[in-house]
Amino acid sequence: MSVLSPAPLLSPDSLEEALRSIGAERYHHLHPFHRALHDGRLSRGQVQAWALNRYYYQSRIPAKDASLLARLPTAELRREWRSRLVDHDGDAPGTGGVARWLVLTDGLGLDRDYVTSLEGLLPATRFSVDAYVTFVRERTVLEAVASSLTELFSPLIIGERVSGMLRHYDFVTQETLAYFTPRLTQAPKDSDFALAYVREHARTPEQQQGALDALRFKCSLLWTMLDALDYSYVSPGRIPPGAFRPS
Ligand SMILES: O=C(O)c1cc(C(=O)O)c2c(n1)C(=O)C(=O)c1cc(C(=O)O)[nH]c1-2
Repeated sequence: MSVLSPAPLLSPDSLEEALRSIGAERYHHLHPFHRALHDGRLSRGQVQAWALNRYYYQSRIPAKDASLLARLPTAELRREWRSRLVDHDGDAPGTGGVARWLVLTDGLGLDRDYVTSLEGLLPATRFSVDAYVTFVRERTVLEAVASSLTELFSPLIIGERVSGMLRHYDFVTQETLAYFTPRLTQAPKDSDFALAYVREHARTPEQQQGALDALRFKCSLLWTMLDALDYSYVSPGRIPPGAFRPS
């Protein structure tokens, strides 16, 4: 939006269209590292680096959802949002999305204690994920909910990823990628709710721009994480000190 002309008030349908076009232009399905991952152009060590770094994202998602849950004003909203905590943390040890992500890192041959120690993370992964948790904690509830709307676009990329990785990598199995199967139903349920919330609660031009900016912010941080993987693991000799080194 130009700084010279004030933003117009959009209808809920136009707002949704603007949100969807941000995803079409900026979501991480377009990133060269994802294209390489899904097309089978990465080595096992590069796939390990992706899974190890992405573990930090997965592990902080419940923390960001818990901070948002605490600020939601009604039982109805909190009931809806708390299902995300169960999806990620499970309701018993060894269940939930974070535990399933560790099945993926196990399947790729990474040591679990090393993954969960976070010692091998890229600096940019840490900063990006922490920026997401801080954003959700500090911005309005509307902006926080809007920042989760990248999930509108994740089923598409998950479908491409699972079929591409199974086809191209002999070190990847259906069991290793089991993390993604429940996401295909969880993500649409979560993003339908978040989208309905944003359509209803973004009632002024400023609130609508805040929601659009929150989604742009989220696309940027997902993009940054892949930039860092691309820079560090695709060109030789660029792994930062202390970060994971494929053997
Ligand atoms: O595989 C992916 O590309 C992808 C993307 C995203 C996303 O768009 O943020 C999420 C996930 N996966 C995911 O598994 C997940 O649990 C998740 C939670 C959230 C969120 O912002 O609350 N995004 C995502």
